[in-house]
Amino acid sequence: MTENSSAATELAVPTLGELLDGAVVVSLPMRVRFRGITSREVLLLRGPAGYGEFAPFPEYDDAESAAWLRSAVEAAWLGPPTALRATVPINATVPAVDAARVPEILARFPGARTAKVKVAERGQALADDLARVAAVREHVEHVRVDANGGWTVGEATAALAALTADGPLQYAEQPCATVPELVEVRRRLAQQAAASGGLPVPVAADESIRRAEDPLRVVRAGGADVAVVKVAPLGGMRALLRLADELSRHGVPVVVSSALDSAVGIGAGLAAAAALPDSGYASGLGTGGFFEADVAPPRVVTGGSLAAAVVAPDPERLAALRATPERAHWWLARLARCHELLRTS
Ligand SMILES: O=C(O)CCC(=O)C1=CC=C[C@@H](O)[C@@H]1C(=O)O
Ligand SMILES: [Mg+2]
Repeated sequence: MTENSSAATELAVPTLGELLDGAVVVSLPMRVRFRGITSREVLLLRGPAGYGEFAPFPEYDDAESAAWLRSAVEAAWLGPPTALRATVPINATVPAVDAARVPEILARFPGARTAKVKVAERGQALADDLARVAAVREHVEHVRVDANGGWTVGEATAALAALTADGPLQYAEQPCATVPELVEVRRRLAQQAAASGGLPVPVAADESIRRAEDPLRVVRAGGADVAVVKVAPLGGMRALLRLADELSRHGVPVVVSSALDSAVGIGAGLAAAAALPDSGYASGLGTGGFFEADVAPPRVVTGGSLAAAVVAPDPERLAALRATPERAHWWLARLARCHELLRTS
């Protein structure tokens, strides 16, 4: 284990009073619907090493959310691990928008050579995905898709055959919901590729890692070629680095991505990505542009990369973005419950 990945295990859990001192809840309006939401609520913590972000999605239970709190505490009480790189290449993220909106979305990621396109959106048809991916291919060299587990095994193999008719896919992220389905999709894709003499579409796991009790299970089972890893759900930057270490022993590269984080959480993602050698895959950390307003000035994408720097929120922005008292109360109660779980675990 490296020095970078061992320190978090020694981090003591602060008291609830320490967490509450400087805690602020904000609601960030979004430019485009993503993950079914149009505003993103985030609780920020302030500690001796900086700021941390506690923002498990509202439907996550306390046990799952406690990992997000561990991550926020690490950022604010311990700070980032040692960086190996100053900048991190990012991918453009294309929500399940109409194909006509693709150029406008891609324009927010200047210089990005990779795009991740959302597919299998509920209420849409494969034709919508085909049109969106075709529109992206006109502008970007490497294209990946993310189905968020929305396909059955049969739908996944059929959709991926159609989506690769006019060009390759870098990978298909979480084509199906469960680990056995991912294993089966990989098997069928390999079979189809062998029959046609081509290469199978690689499969990436996201939810099967982010929401799993054992994030390595999907890889041990043979369900993933690539691992999408996110700082907060994994319990912090150093936990992510530890997992990346184990995954590399299985020959599986990681793609550090955002959990629709504010500028503070993106800072932790960038720090984790910068503490890893370049895997050759762009990171999914360019989602700051989805917000109409953020807690710090927007990061600038230059040549398809972001500087790997953490930021402090701007007090005026925090004041302007404050959540309603009712929502703040809900978040602070959740913080207290998750703190109790961390303290007693
Ligand atoms: O990976 C990216 O390009 C951006 C991050 C991203 O797509 C996501 C962030 C947060 C929640 C998820 O639904 C979504 C994902 O599934 O990867
Ligand atoms: Mg995903």
